[in-house]
Amino acid sequence: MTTEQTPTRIHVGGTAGTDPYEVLVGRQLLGELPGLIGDQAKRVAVIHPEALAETGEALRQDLADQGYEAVAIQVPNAEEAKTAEVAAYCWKALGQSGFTRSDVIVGVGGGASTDLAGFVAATWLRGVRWIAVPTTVLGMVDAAVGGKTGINTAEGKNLVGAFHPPAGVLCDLAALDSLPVNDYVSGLAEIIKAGFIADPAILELIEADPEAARTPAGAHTAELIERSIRVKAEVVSGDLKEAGLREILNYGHTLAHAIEKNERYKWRHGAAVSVGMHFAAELGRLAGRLDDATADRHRTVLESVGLPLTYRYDQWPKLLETMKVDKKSRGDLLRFIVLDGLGKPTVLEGPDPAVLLAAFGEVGQ
Ligand SMILES: NC(=O)c1ccc[n+]([C@@H]2O[C@H](COP(=O)([O-])OP(=O)(O)OC[C@H]3O[C@@H](n4cnc5c(N)ncnc54)[C@H](O)[C@@H]3O)[C@@H](O)[C@H]2O)c1
Ligand SMILES: O=C(O)C(=O)C[C@@H](O)[C@H](O)[C@H](O)COP(=O)(O)O
Ligand SMILES: [Zn+2]
Repeated sequence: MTTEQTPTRIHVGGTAGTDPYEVLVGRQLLGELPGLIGDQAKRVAVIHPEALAETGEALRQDLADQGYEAVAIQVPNAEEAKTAEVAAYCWKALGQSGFTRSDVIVGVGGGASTDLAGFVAATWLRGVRWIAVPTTVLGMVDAAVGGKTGINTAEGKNLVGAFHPPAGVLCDLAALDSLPVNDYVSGLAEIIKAGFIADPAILELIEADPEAARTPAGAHTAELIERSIRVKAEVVSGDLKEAGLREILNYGHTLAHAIEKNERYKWRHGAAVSVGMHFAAELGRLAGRLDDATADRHRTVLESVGLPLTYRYDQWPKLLETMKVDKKSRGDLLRFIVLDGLGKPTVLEGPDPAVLLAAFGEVGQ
């Protein structure tokens, strides 16, 4: 467990020819940055969202004081950063500062910012090193770990991207103090996901005091974050490129991504994942895989922290069309992650359309 002085270090194995790296969880971790940047780099680009303008500039100044040619690249907040136009803006800034293959990108911010920064790193000169400094719960427990980088298109969520793991991830828990409560709670959806697919102790910690789980001052904040990172680290260490096992991290995401597209990316990802997990639980139940108690537990735990469970019923035809191009689909075959029981994720292939509709009937309003 992390203390004020000693950060927790979680190892992520290198697979598919990539290097291993560590996720650090603690406080005042920025002293770790130069070691991660390494002595080959002359230039560092700090990509940060508008909301973190001061942090981005302070980091740039700090790196400049240490002798790097440091530039800050400010991008829009949230999903507005995950576009081809914003990626092109970043490429332009890198080109204008003479960024070479030995230089390093630091992505600071929530999952949207680090997804974009990682994508820019993956594509610039066909790949430069990058470091993730997640500043949201969701970024720390999920987005910054595992090397999935990307942007959205009008046709769907994360449709353009690359697997490009960071050289390191620095989770400074102090960053969470300024996070609006809705964004904090949105991140709990991915923590709860980790609980259902792999680590039920997470659910017990939240159920013991859901109000405390909603704030960074909660007694179990560090433990919830670290447990979730360990779930993600273990999965991606075995299957970086989602050949199989990694698909379990997509629990709830088939419907979630369709909702996000339907809302033109104005919904927070975690809120959509919450509705998506409720749907996946009902699908698992109706497909005869999941017991009633575990399916019902989805509703109670998600609702207890203030996450949404429902979505507009009349949108089903559009959502179904979007789900057909989910990355887990193969040809015309729709594939969902469901649970065979608590902590037992599995793939449900080509469910009966009537069962899908019935599951959505439990979610739609
Ligand atoms: N790559 C992956 O494996 C992976 C995993 C999960 C989610 N994601 C992606 O992550 C994104 C969602 O990330 P998110 O929930 O962190 O949202 P976000 O990145 O949109 O951040 C939410 C808002 O909080 C602001 N913000 C960030 N840190 C702050 C802080 N410390 N104080 C105040 N404001 C702050 C942001 O600028 C933004 O306006 C989605 O695009 C999702 O697809 C990626
Ligand atoms: O890391 C993964 O793999 C995940 O599926 C984690 C998800 O929480 C995350 O939202 C991811 O970006 C979804 O990936 P996608 O491939 O379905 O776009
Ligand atoms: Zn997600």
